[in-house]
Amino acid sequence: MTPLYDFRGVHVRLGPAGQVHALRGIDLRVQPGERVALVGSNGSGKSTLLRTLMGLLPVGGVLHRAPGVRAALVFQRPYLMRSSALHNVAIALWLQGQRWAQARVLALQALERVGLAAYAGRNGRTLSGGQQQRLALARAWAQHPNVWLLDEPTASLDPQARLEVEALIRTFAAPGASPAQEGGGTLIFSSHQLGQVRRLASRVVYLEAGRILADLPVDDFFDPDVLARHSPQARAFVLGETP
Ligand SMILES: Nc1ncnc2c1ncn2[C@@H]1O[C@H](COP(=O)(O)OP(=O)(O)OP(=O)(O)O)[C@@H](O)[C@H]1O
Repeated sequence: MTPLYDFRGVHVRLGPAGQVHALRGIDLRVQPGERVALVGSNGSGKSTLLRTLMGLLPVGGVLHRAPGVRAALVFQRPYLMRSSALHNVAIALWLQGQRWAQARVLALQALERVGLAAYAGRNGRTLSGGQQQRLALARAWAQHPNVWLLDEPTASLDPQARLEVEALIRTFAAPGASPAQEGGGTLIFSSHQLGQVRRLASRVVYLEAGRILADLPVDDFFDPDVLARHSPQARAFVLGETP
């Protein structure tokens, strides 16, 4: 199978003078249908890797992206305009060339999809954190991505809202969830919640200081003996994080 992403020795430098070496030689292949969790401590490079996958940063190294990739990136605190939930979705579609009337119809469908139809007229910025995250997911879903790049999608949500958003993410990433997905959606997300990683991921990539130190199927990642053989640092991270 042709990978969606094939990164070899990818480097990213950030800051005005490129003084922050945020990614240091990333080798990563992602196949269609995978559900990849990016884990690691603050500043390890997870967000930078997601932005690199989205094509938002200048990079060094070899970076192949399959021609059919339609990626959507959703941030932890999504940017919402000070206008209705419906407008927040419709404008994104209009900017992509949809006629306004059609954009509004599709936006309403997307809000229905995430359970926010009743809030279509509400100012997006006055919605709760969980509702705002669902609105951001609706805006992305309306554009029919086949790759979901999610940066700590439930970081600031209470347990109930977190589970609701997780359920949505699961259905979005499922095979055939959108017309653009064909074989199945692909999910790449960062998270500090290891329970969520277990629930959503099929594979876990552990980053430290801009490097990948472990890249394992989820069951192996959470097996202390297997993980210790691959990366003592990753094992220490998991033990430190487990309540
Ligand atoms: N715009 C920027 N300019 C300079 N340095 C940056 C910029 N954005 C991030 N960095 C630095 O790049 C490194 C990687 O940051 P990144 O946000 O990718 O980490 P992260 O793993 O997502 O962290 P967190 O878990 O806190 O979200 C850090 O040292 C960070 O301080």
